[in-house]
Amino acid sequence: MDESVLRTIHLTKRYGRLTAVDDLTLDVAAGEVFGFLGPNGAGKSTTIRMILGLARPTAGRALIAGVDAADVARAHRHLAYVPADVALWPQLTGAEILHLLAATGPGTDIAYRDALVDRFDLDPSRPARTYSTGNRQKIALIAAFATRAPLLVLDEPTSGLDPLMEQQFRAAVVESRERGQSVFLSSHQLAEVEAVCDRVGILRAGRLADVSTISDLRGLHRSEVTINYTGSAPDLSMIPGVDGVQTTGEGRLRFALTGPPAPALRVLAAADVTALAVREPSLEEMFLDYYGTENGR
Ligand SMILES: Nc1ncnc2c1ncn2[C@@H]1O[C@H](COP(=O)(O)OP(=O)(O)OP(=O)(O)O)[C@@H](O)[C@H]1O
Repeated sequence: MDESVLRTIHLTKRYGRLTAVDDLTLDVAAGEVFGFLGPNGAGKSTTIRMILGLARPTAGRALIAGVDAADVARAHRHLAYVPADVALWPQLTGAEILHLLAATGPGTDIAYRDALVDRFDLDPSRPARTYSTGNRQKIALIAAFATRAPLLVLDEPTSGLDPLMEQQFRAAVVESRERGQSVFLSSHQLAEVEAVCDRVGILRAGRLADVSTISDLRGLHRSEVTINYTGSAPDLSMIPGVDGVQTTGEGRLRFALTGPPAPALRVLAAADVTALAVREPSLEEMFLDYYGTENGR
């Protein structure tokens, strides 16, 4: 029996001369939560479309629980999908849609689904045309989490959810993992990915730049510090944890800081600093900074 719930093997998609996904090989094990990241245009959606059998690979293939993704009827018995932009049948109520999705999907735990309706604070009696973006997303998430499909494919699933619902989402991901389901999650939110993913892969220009564990990822963490000063510039050149010092204007400089800030703060304390700003880079910036500075494509 194949241990991988999702496997892509040299998966490639070309549109004319553009290679949208280039020789992508990855494995997601049973019970693993895998974060899939990359800048706009990197090829995330194209990859997900091939995993779902919505786009045909130019070369290579994707396997869902050992079934070729191109065999849509069999492959979809093993997966549930939440798109970034959820479209629902406007005349049906939330409850009717949940019933329909349970009847057509890969098998649903009805009691757990009803518990999720409460936890996500959804009113299922309303017609879907009255639902906000966030409520439509909740319906799709509840339907997916309540399946017993071995693979959940979630494409930017929390963009419309408020912070309380984001917590419910994270709890549901943890419960899925505890049941042994795998989650393939495309996300732009550092906190979300750090909270729920076991491993993270980043795609750049269609290629997998790297796959890291979350603890490796934390090791990449660096803050960008900008200071304004009067008088002579603080000398940060030999300070541990300080990197890439740049003068960005008259009496203004910027540097990257990794690890404990105390050595840098001691130097700054001795200078006449008039303003200080610390910016946390996004997860993608961190990766791109680490793996090279070109754009995604
Ligand atoms: N049907 C298509 N025909 C031609 N080019 C396409 C097609 N679909 C996608 N592309 C191109 O393939 C590349 C990858 O696009 P894709 O939508 O997969 O990126 P993405 O990582 O999902 O980006 P985003 O985060 O913006 O959604 C882009 O350059 C895009 O323009």
